[in-house]
Amino acid sequence: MTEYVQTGGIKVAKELYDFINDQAIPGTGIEAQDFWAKFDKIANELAPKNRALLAKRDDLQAKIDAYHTERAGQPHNAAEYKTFLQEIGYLVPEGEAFAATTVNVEPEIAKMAGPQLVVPIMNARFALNASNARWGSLYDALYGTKAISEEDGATKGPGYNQVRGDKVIAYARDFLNDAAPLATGNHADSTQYAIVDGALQVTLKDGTATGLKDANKLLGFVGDAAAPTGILLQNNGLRFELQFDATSPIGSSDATGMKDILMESALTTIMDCEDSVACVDGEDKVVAYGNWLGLMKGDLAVEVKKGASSFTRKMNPDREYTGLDGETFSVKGRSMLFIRNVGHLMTNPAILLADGAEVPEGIMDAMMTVMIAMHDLKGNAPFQNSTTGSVNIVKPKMHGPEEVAFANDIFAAVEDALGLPRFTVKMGIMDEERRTTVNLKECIRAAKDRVVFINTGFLDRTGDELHTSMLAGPFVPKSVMKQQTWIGAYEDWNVDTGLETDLSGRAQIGKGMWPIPDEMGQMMEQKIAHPKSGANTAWVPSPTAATLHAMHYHQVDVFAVQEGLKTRKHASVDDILTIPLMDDAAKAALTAEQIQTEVDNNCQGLLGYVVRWVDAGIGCSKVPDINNVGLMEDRATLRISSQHLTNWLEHGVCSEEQVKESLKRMAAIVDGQNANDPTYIAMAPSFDGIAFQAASDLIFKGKTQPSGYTEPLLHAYRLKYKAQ
Ligand SMILES: CC(=O)SCCNC(=O)CCNC(=O)[C@H](O)C(C)(C)COP(=O)(O)OP(=O)(O)OC[C@H]1O[C@@H](n2cnc3c(N)ncnc32)[C@H](O)[C@@H]1OP(=O)(O)O
Ligand SMILES: O=CC(=O)O
Ligand SMILES: [Mg+2]
Repeated sequence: MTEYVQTGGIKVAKELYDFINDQAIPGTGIEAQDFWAKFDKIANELAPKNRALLAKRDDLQAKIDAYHTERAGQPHNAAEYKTFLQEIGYLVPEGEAFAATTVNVEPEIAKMAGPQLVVPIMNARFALNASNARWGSLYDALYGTKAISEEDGATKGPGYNQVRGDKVIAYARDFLNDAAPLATGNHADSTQYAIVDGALQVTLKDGTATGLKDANKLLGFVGDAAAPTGILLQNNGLRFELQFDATSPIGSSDATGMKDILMESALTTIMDCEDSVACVDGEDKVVAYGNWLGLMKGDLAVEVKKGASSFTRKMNPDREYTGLDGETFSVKGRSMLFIRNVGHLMTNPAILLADGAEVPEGIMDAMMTVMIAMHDLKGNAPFQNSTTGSVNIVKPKMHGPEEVAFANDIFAAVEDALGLPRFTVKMGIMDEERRTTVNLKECIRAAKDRVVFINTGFLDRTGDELHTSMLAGPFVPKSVMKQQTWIGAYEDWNVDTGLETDLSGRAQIGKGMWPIPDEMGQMMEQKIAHPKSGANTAWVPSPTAATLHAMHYHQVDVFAVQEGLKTRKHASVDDILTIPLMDDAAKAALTAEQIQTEVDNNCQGLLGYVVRWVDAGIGCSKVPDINNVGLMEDRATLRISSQHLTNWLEHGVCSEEQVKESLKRMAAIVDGQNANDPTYIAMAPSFDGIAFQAASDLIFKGKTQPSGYTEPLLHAYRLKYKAQ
């Protein structure tokens, strides 16, 4: 049973109350009683509005469901459908042209282009690693992943393989030739790097000395100018450091002593309180807020054990260099941290309002995470996160402009409560719900003084596509969803609308996650499409992926691409509204085997994720699909697999018995995959555990889940598990 403390008109779970009063508030200049009194007022005043917005979602969905039910069996009439969406207020009129006016935006957000890492905030070890992922070893990222093939004897291990090492070095020298070409010759032929008269001098193996084709690419160095241990270069605004140590294992076999290239990698990181965590009550919120506090105070530390050795992981300091004028300067050693609050849907028993209802979790997140970030704003930490006096919040899962305006109101109320200047709190708008996509311009307008990013969260967006049109007909298989008209139009529309509202140079226009963490070779081939499409950032699942994806921003000058795109024809809302259904012929053409494979694949991913969420409180997992490819699974990918199964059941593509049989068969496989975890509770052969029940409900009760979200059931079952 949760023990609550009554303060004013609210009851706060004691562990949260104590954490806020004893750990979070001291040093912010805020007085605890005043903090709770103000929170009491904000939460009790804003909660009814929050509920009304959720009721509007339900009302619109009911109207859309009725529309499709009435027209069952009839051909889809796109023009009539669009008019209907306008009439019910789903698609709102677009106002006149405007430009976003956000000021005090971090340089990493406004002026630079590079990877964005996302990390579950409840995992301190990962969170610290993410903070430090601003800089990453190119040699390690290439050697340790499929970015370089194992062909021709270049296998990974065990031990150091010279053939693979040579491939890594050749790849890195090619990178240097592209990103920092020499006036003459090739970096592969270099024998020495030195700084002479404020310029880079590279000696080649034929004895000639050359320099950079563009001298401005050199920023500084570390150590002796004649024999530096580090040389800092830049390309497209992203930096990288050549590192030398002729006594190191790698440097000793390199003619120049080069041991690595340290790449500026995750310019920004999203500390995630949302899709990637299992955070269901006061106890969990203390873990999430506690890690955020450690990051904002700069004192977060964890003991990391690797094999027989262990070390303390802490936040990295800034990096110091000697400039070309002889003066020292530093560059940021850590990623600029956003915090992703939850959306407007969920409530949390961590705090109970005056009427006994659970607090809307988004309102709680806003107040707590901004107050905690005041340690950064006040300079309480040895390290600075924001250099512009801002708190950068990512706000997910909003449906349309009214909900963005509501988030704007929450942030303004929090600023007032905490005595912060208006627009201290910045907003990243996740474009991941259909009603936000189709009204994106008006959504941006609703936060035009705060917006610092728009991002195509295509995973939730796909889930919302499925749920919104659940009754319209059977959806295409998941595997071909990316080729459908709506999704290409959605991606382009997001960039076009960002450019139209003047986000270039002011805010990030971002693209979604690479959800196959081990397939770095494929990522290197495919994810260059993001900067090429005009996105100045895109999500990666790990620090290594950030280092590799950084290479793409060296290849593409995103701000130049954005300039070019400003004049293209704006993507069309009609295309976005094209529902990705199978027609009768496509449905008939599906073989029994294709259907079974789709069902099995969805069931396996779903079970593999849910069992760890419910039983172990792990909100983001790498789960093998039926082809044994590890996929990043989170609440958004779960939304897709569960809603897809619900849709196929609804339209008779598969049967209830088939899904139940698949769930049982896949549960046994998932049990096998977790066999090495001593704490794991097997689902087979009884199939009566909480996690299995949760997985079944997500599918069989999928039609009635709000917007198809997975959180309500996940939270309920996790709370049940914790109560045992
Ligand atoms: C739809 C959406 O909302 S997408 C956004 C939500 N998704 C995410 O945030 C994905 C975050 N990524 C992750 O959680 C993980 O990378 C997973 C679950 C996908 C894979 O995790 P694992 O199987 O443990 O990864 P793996 O074993 O390959 O690597 C672990 C190492 O990489 C590091 N690592 C992996 N992911 C991250 C990350 N996101 N941030 C920081 N470090 C990370 C770990 O710290 C660990 O290194 P360490 O031993 O030195 O501490
Ligand atoms: O949050 C991201 C998504 O794709 O969903
Ligand atoms: Mg999402």
